[in-house]
Amino acid sequence: MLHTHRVAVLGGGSFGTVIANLIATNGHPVCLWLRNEQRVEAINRDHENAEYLPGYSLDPHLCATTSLEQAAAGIDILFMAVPSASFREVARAVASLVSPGTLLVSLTKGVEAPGFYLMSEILEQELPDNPRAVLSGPNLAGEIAAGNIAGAVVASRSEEINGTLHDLLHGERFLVYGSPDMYGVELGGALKNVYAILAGLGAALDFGENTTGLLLTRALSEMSRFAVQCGANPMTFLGLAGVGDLFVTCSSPLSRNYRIGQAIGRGQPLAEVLAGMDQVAEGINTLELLKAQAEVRGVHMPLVNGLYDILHHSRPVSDLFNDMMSREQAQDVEFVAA
Ligand SMILES: NC(=O)C1=CN([C@@H]2O[C@H](COP(=O)(O)OP(=O)(O)OC[C@H]3O[C@@H](n4cnc5c(N)ncnc54)[C@H](O)[C@@H]3O)[C@@H](O)[C@H]2O)C=CC1
Ligand SMILES: O=C(CO)COP(=O)(O)O
Repeated sequence: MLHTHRVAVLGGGSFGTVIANLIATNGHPVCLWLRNEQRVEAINRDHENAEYLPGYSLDPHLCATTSLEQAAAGIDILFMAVPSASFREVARAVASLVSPGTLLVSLTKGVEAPGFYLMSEILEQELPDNPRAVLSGPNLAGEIAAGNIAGAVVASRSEEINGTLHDLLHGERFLVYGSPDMYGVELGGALKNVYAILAGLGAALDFGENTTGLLLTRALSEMSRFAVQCGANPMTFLGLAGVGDLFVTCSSPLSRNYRIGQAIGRGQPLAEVLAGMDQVAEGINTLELLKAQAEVRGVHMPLVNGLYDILHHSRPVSDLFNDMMSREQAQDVEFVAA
């Protein structure tokens, strides 16, 4: 190991815990911040976050605390792993506790309303002097905890930062790639949650593999069309944060967004499904914001509009396919080099 970093991870849910543990396993001292006193005691005593990841052993380099001051003291890298709805509040609370050199990394895959801000933009607004990066990709926390090999992409405007994060996180079972397109990587992670709901719905309704293939490909097209409008590079969507994460969350019941879609496909009302969730699923909120933002920006997103109508206006699922072809740009691949 070249250099030992001091790291804090804010948010002790499933993903914050897994990322904190990967870093600790690589030999860096990590402080995991969460609000629940009993859970902190249990993590420090049993080296397990039994609420979220039962049976997953945590490295002794990882300690937990409820004190934000203690978590932030003397760190050079800070990861944010709280849901998007709490992101600004937590960023604001930690802003006066970190030095301007501390690297901030968002793990959160969501969008803030109003303003359609991504998490890196919130970091820029709340801690303007600090360097920023994001991590995204096909990273179901439960699978990483089970020891399955996974890959992620770290994105920032600096190759040096990407290299630092690579060295911090990379291991035999966690492969880390880099990208300069922070905004595109972040958008990929946030937008795919919406299509995971649609895929879960399709699975419950036995759409079949051809239909699933169609929807996944059109989802990718729609995502990148939107992202290009926001200034991202469409090629980023061929990478781990695009195709990789879309494929995973659109095929696995381990994805909470996919499970929401499955439940709705089986006839459960949306409000009842949401009331039964004890973990965050960002897609429902993102769907609403994305639909509004696509209208403002004039981006054609038939899957987003169709899913919104199915969930909120009880429209029949068959309408989705009619809408896809009624006004669709008929081009299969839109961003082909001339
Ligand atoms: N679980 C997964 O497989 C992955 C999740 N993500 C993303 O990571 C983010 C966090 O997700 P998870 O860890 O899975 O969620 P989770 O539901 O497992 O945990 C979220 C944690 O944040 C805490 N929290 C909520 N509001 C807070 C606040 N105001 N202050 C402090 N803590 C607060 C909750 O108590 C909970 O412990 C989400 O944006 C998600 O999309 C990204 C990749 C994989
Ligand atoms: O982003 C994820 C995997 O990459 C997790 O997806 P869910 O939030 O739908 O569980």
